[in-house]
Order: sequence, then structure tokens, then C-alpha cells
Amino acid sequence: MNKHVFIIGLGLIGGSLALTIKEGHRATISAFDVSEEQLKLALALGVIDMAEPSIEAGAKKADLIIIATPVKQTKQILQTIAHVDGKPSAIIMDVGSTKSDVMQTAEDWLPEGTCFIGGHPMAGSHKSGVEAANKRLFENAFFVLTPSKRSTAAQLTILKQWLTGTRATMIEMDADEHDKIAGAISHFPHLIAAALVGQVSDLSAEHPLAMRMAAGGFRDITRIASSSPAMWRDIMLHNRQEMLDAVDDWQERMRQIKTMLENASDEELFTFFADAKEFRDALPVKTKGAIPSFYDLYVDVPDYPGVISEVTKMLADQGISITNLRIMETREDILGVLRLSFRSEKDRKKAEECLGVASYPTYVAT
Ligand SMILES: NC(=O)C1=CN([C@@H]2O[C@H](COP(=O)(O)OP(=O)(O)OC[C@H]3O[C@@H](n4cnc5c(N)ncnc54)[C@H](O)[C@@H]3O)[C@@H](O)[C@H]2O)C=CC1
Ligand SMILES: O=C(O)C(=O)Cc1ccc(O)cc1
Repeated sequence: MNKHVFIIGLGLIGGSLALTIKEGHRATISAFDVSEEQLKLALALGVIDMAEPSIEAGAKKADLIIIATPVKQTKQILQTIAHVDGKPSAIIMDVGSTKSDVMQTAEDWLPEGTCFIGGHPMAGSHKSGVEAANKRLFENAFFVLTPSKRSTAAQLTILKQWLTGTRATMIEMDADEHDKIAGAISHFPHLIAAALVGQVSDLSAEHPLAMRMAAGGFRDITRIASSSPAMWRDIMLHNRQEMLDAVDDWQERMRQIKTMLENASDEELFTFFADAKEFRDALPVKTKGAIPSFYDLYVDVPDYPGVISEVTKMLADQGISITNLRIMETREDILGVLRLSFRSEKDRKKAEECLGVASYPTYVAT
């Protein structure tokens, strides 16, 4: 019999998972989202087979339930699911960026015998919404699973089979360890990126040129400051203690840097940068899917009618699919005025070559 997958919260991650599951399984995929727009768009894009009128309606018939909402909502949703008389063999998972709170809620609320396994794909983007969903989003990335008393080894194996289409590397981890590591490598960098942007934003009030001159390094290190504010607020609140510890550690590091600068200590400053470079250079090579920024290409186009259709036709003639297109409003803010998004690095490269032949300057700004 056809299996049924039910996704609650059909944005970037829910939509991307729907696409990966569709590839590998003959299952019916349905979804519920508080945003009707997201559901309509998902149906139009073929990301899901049907929309559900409520959480209860979808959860009742599902073999796999995926909660892919912001972490704050996940708690409420688990409480709703707890009252649904669903299939006894159903597996429930989430994809939230924090795990301890969610695992505790599942433990507190779900009836004995209900299977819940925490999940966190360590790949994503600063973009949100089902329109940004991409079946290659998780390729080669780590996908953390946090099994608990609420799951068996056999259920974990079944869940991994559902997720094979992600082509991610599954790792199992305790929720507290997950929150410590994710706190350091993912959550805290978001605080730093937003604080750096704040610093330059304040500076630009007096020196407007700062905004226009912000390039290279500043763009690299602050890309994630363009992420969803609501999502990151909730992640911070769910991983508050780890963030407080990280802020303490950071203040101590800044104090040491201040001393090095006050002492004009050239040797210490050199070592500070050299140590950082050594560790950074030794990070695993960024392969597709390992927390990618999407495959965007900025194209500097002249301002005359029809130029956009000229560019898109050129790419279509070469069989290169564009997944998104946006006209950037401020030329000063970014090199190039047209932002094209592609499904893969290969497509972006092909587009770069194709447009290069036609003498359009292109830029990659990750
Ligand atoms: N964005 C990213 O790069 C990553 C996000 N995550 C986690 O995945 C989860 C989802 O994130 P995204 O897909 O990026 O967010 P998103 O904003 O693209 O999608 C979330 C969806 O949930 C819906 N929603 C909100 N409250 C709801 C409710 N009560 N019931 C039903 N639907 C509801 C929203 O309308 C939206 O469509 C979050 O918990 C986030 O921490 C995990 C890995 C990467
Ligand atoms: O765009 C980026 O680099 C991200 O930071 C994506 C991301 C966001 C949330 C996660 O829990 C994991 C990855």
C-alpha cells in the first residue's frame, strides 16, 4: 500500500525534504502550513501531492510525520499531535536547529509507544520559503539524528531509509552534545554576523560610503545576517545557555585581542592570524551541500528594454535552468543588477561561461 508522508511547515527545509523523499519513494506527500500561500505554491511547483486542512487530518493517516516549522512552534505542534489517534507504527521527526528542548517536549507530551526521533540537517540557506526548496540542499551534508527512549533501532533504520534521497551523511548524537556543537559552529556565528552588520550600519550613519564600499570579506562573513529574524530569535532562545557561555568566551577573546593591540604586539598578532588560518585551511573542503549558499550569479546588465529576456533566452538555449531571478534594487549595494539562482554549481558555471561569451560581466558573491 502507498505510504503517506505528512509535513508540517512547508518552507525551505520541509519543501526540500519533500523533494528528496519524492525521488526515492512511491509515497503520497501531503502538508499543512499556516500559510495557505506556501501550500498553494508547493502544489503548483509539484513539491507535494496534496494540502491538508489541519495537523490532525494529516497526522491521522501518516506513516512519517515531519515537523519542519520554526522551533518555537514545534513544541505546540507536538502537543497537538499527542492527541491524534494516528497509526501505531508512525514515525515522527523534526528538523529544528536545536534539539534539547524539542526532545524534552516529545518526552513530556507524546504518549508511551509513540516514536519520535529528533533531526537536524546541517545544511540550509539564508533563504526561506518553499520557493527556495531544493532537492540537492542536503547532499554531502551531515544530518544529525537524536534518537531517544521514544524510538527503537528498527525505527531509526526505517527513518534513515526515508531520508536516503537527501544523500546526506546521517550521524547520531545526544541532544545536549548537538546543541553545544551546533551552538558553536552555527548559532553563535549568526550573533556575530548580525553584530558586525550592526557595527557597520551605525558607522554608515556618519559615513554613508561605508555601505557602498562593503565588499569581499564583509560580505562573506555577514551573508548569514540575511537569514530569517524570527527563526534565529527562536533558535537563540532555545539554545540560550550555550549562547551565554559563548558570549563569555568571546568577551575573553576580545579582551586578549585588545591587549595585543594596546601592546602593538606584532608577534602575537601574527600568531593569532596564523593559528586561525591553519585551522580554517584544515576544514573539510566545501563540497556541494555542505551548508551551501545557493548557486547565485550576479549579472551586470545594461539598462534597456528586453535585456532580461535576452539573458534568460541565452541560458534557455543552452538548456540551463534558472530556479530564481531577482532584479537587485541598488546597484551600489552589489556588483551586478540581476541575480540568477541555479540548482547546482555546474549550472552556475555553465551560465557564467555562456554569459561571458556575450560579454555580460558576472560575479559570484557567496
Ligand atoms: N533555514 C535553514 O537553513 C535551516 C533551518 N532548519 C530548521 O528547520 C525549520 C524550518 O526552517 P525553514 O524551512 O528554513 O523555515 P521557513 O520559514 O522556510 O519555513 C517554515 C514554515 O513553517 C510554517 N509554519 C510556521 N508556524 C507554523 C505552524 N504553527 N503550523 C504549520 N506551519 C507553520 C511557515 O508558514 C513556513 O512556511 C526550523 O526549525 C529551522 O530551525 C534546519 C536546518 C537548516
Ligand atoms: O546559510 C547558512 O550558512 C546557514 O547557516 C544555514 C543553516 C541554518 C540553520 C541551520 O540549523 C543549519 C544551517
